[in-house]
Amino acid sequence: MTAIQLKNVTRGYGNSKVIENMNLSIKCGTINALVGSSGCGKTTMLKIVLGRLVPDCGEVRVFGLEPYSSALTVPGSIVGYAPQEIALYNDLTIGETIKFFATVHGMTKENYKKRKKEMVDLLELPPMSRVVGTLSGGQKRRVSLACALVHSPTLCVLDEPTVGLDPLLRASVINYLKMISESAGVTVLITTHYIEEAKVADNVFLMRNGKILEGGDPEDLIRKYQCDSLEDVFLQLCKSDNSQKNLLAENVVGGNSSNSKNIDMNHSEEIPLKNVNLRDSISSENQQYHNQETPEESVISKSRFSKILQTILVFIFHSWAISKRTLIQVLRNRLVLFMEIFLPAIVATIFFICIGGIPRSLPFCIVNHDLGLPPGFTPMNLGLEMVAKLEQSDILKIYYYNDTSQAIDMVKREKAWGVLEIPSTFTYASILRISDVSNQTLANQSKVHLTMDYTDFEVQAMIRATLQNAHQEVTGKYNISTETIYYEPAVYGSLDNKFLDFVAPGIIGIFTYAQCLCMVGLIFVIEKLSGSLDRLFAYNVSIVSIVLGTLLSRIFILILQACVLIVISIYAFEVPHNGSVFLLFLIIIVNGLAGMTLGTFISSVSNSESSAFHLALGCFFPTLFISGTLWPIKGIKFSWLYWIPYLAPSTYTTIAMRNVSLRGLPFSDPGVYQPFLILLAWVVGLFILSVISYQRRQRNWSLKFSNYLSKFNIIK
Ligand SMILES: Nc1ncnc2c1ncn2[C@@H]1O[C@H](COP(=O)(O)OP(=O)(O)OP(=O)(O)O)[C@@H](O)[C@H]1O
Repeated sequence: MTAIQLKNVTRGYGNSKVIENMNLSIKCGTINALVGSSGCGKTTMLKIVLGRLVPDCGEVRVFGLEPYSSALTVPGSIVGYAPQEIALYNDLTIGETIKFFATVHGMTKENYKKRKKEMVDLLELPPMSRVVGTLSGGQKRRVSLACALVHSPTLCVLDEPTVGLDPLLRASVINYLKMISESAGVTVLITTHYIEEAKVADNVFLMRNGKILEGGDPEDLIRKYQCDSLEDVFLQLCKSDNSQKNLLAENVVGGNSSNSKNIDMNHSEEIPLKNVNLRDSISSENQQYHNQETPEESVISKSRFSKILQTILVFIFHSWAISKRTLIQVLRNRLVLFMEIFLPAIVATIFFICIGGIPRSLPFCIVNHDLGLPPGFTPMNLGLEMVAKLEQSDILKIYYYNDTSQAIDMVKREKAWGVLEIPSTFTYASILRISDVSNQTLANQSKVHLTMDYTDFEVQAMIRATLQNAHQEVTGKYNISTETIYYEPAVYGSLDNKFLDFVAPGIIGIFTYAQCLCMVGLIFVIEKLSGSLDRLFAYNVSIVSIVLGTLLSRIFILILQACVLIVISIYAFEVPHNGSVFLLFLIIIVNGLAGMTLGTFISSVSNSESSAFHLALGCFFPTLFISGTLWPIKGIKFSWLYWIPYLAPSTYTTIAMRNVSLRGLPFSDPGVYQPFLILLAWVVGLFILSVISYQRRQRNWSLKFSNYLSKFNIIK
């Protein structure tokens, strides 16, 4: 019975072909070793068998079925996959790691315990309580193997499983694989650099430059090529391959390409690609095991469950396992957990302390020439009164000068922000204006003169407001008021609203959004690059359950984050909040979810941590500036760009939070429920996009997209 069959399979990355026209047939219950130099395409071939890579052309059958065509073959619990990378979770203990994979495969408690003991004995695993991150390379490799074998798979696909193992352990792993292939009919496909190790395999496939030069029983090959060892056979085949290539090249150069003969020495036994019954190919013991253990099979055997129900159950089961695992990871690292919960609140605290406060003791010069009212009138000097008012303000630190040019010199030397010159006629002209408002000369004589350094917008606005207030208070006292607007009670907010009140709601949202975006993006990129995702995909754990499981566990942190943030901002820093605190909490949660799903999407299109980092930054900073958080949207320079902010989820967070916090609107108000629902739609949309992007990656679309971006040095 054929376990794996490849027919004319070709696969490349970008423009370079890695596997070329490969034909291969592997029988059930055999050990097969792919041997070849580094970069010859062994891992690529394994990924094709597992359905992780789709061939550019040719056909792949595993137990007679195309990968992903059925829950009974690959990917699924039928496979035991150990990727070349260690692909483990550094924060988990060995016990938790093996248990996680046992849970993914739906193993019963008893069977898990039995198999775990077998794995400990076989692989001489360190104590189960050891944290994976603290293990040596060889120990990690052994744990990785235990994870691949714990569920007694029918097809073991092991990418360089013996790297880093001592010779004794290597021999015992190979013996174990031999034992399970003989006694339980397990098919084993391994890649190895150790050519001697391949000798114990039933079949060895000697690979070079994406082609199988020769394949078959090692002893038969040694005999066939009349060599002393398999290594010599390989050398001979490589030389022959080289001379074939040279001949071909000469023929091409000599314009004799039509005579070039086919140098493919592939194992091209023609076997019809028909579907075979998987159950026939699995030994009875294994079949029994799988009936007990895999969620897919156990549900199928109970025919009362429909296929949809089965999929949902497996999905829930996987999501739960992943959620549990992620939560353990989160709780294990106390410092990271602390930072995750408190970071947005810490950043908010720093923000509230440093931003929006009223500046104090700004150096300011006054040149008061006011002579007051002439003799004969009631003694009065408005200039002195105004200076006294300014003295009372914390904002200014006043320096007195008699000479205006000396005072201005202070501003030029950056020792003061401005100079207020009060003319000698200030009081007299101001009083006379009460009865002669239209007199232009009196108007000019009653004006104070301000000379300033206007470079700091906030400072100059603050000084002007302080002067204005002092002027109005003094003149208002004598009914010389220049106020023309009567301020009725506010509809929303108050005249005292400060810059901080305007930015605070959006800022609270932005911090959570950024933290969730970066953290989840990083988690997924690390899992992707470490091969952990590949391992899960090989077991048919869908990306939907992986993303959902991860998000579910992270909601726990998000809730704590939101609570701390609300307490800090509303109760500690008294940021104005006139609406429902629960509504604010809900908006922060959905906003955090938007960050998480965007992080997931970014991870799906990133091929390295640095590309994910740059994409995350590239999403965050524009969002900060365009979302209307720091500046009104209508303040954007070009009115034809007003629609841009509405492309960012954070804009809706800011709108909704401002409407709840500053205006105190309820959920039923369109100003709250509309942005809230749009934010929710963003979460769902980004979730779907991430899932599609990860699935497309299997078809290598996003890789092409990344390659395209890297061409323009956008990502490396
Ligand atoms: N994602 C990828 N994008 C571009 N090129 C890739 C990618 N993965 C592998 N390659 C290239 O394909 C070729 C074959 O890689 P593969 O990992 O299959 O080799 P291998 O035989 O398993 O090597 P090793 O024994 O070192 O693991 C290599 O040249 C590698 O650089």
